[in-house]
Amino acid sequence: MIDIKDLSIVFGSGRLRVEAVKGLDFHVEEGEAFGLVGESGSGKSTVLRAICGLAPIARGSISINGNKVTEPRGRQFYSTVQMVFQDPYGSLHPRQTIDRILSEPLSIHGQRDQDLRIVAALEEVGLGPAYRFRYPHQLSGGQRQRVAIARALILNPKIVLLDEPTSALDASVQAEILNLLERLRTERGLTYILVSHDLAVVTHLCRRLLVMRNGEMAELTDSSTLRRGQPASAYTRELIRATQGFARAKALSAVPRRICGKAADPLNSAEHMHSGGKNTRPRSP
Ligand SMILES: Nc1ncnc2c1ncn2[C@@H]1O[C@H](COP(=O)(O)OP(=O)(O)OP(=O)(O)O)[C@@H](O)[C@H]1O
Repeated sequence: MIDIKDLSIVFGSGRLRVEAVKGLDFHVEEGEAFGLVGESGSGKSTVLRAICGLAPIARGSISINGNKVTEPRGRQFYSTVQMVFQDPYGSLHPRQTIDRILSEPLSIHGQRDQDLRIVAALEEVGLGPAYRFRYPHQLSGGQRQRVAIARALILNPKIVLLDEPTSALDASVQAEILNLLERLRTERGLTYILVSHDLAVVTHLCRRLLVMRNGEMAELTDSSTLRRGQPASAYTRELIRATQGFARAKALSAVPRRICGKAADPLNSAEHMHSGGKNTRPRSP
């Protein structure tokens, strides 16, 4: 479904020139959750941004369903591909209600039945209608990320690009969001590319993954190989040691998947209990 060929991405010029991605090749099958991992600065987020048209492609190509993407990306592209960002505090407009945040993409794409779709989108991510007219600062971090996921899904995209979607969240909330993402992928047949520096998070969601180093592919591998601690490259073995990702992998997989169920009531969820029943992350708009 996604084909990346000989992709190079360059920022700046002269002494400020940075070749963030160098001749990268990979493909992602329809319905697959594919992981991009690597140390900080290895170029993971830049790949996602390039797919969305937010980073300049110096060489190579990106194809979606066999069609090479062109500049600028049009509405058709964004109704197929959506992105969820790392920071649920920064990615939602602080002065807009959740209702406004969710209605905006529908209005831009001229969609009808906005009321019904907003309520359904909130329900799908485990938030009841009571959340609809709140502001982002009135939600917990996990609830905000649920809203960001609802916004990404409200146009019924086929592909969702996830850039560190859980790294700003506490461990128990991370597991809930990962389980929610996994359920949505299965139910909707979505295709994901998940970027994370956390091997525990990537192996929780993805079967195949690409390890990046200095903008290049270090290794194409899979989760079970990593769990067995048998990656081919010394770099990946070092990455496992450095991140100690697999101590946490056990903790994540121990969290019951029921929490993310469709009927889940976040007010009774571990996330809410974790927050002591309050909105623990208020932040002034
Ligand atoms: N807009 C930009 N202008 C100049 N350099 C950039 C820009 N965006 C990214 N870079 C550089 O490109 C390289 C790759 O950055 P990128 O954010 O893709 O790394 P990453 O693997 O996602 O790291 P992290 O996990 O820390 O987010 C880095 O050296 C970074 O400084």
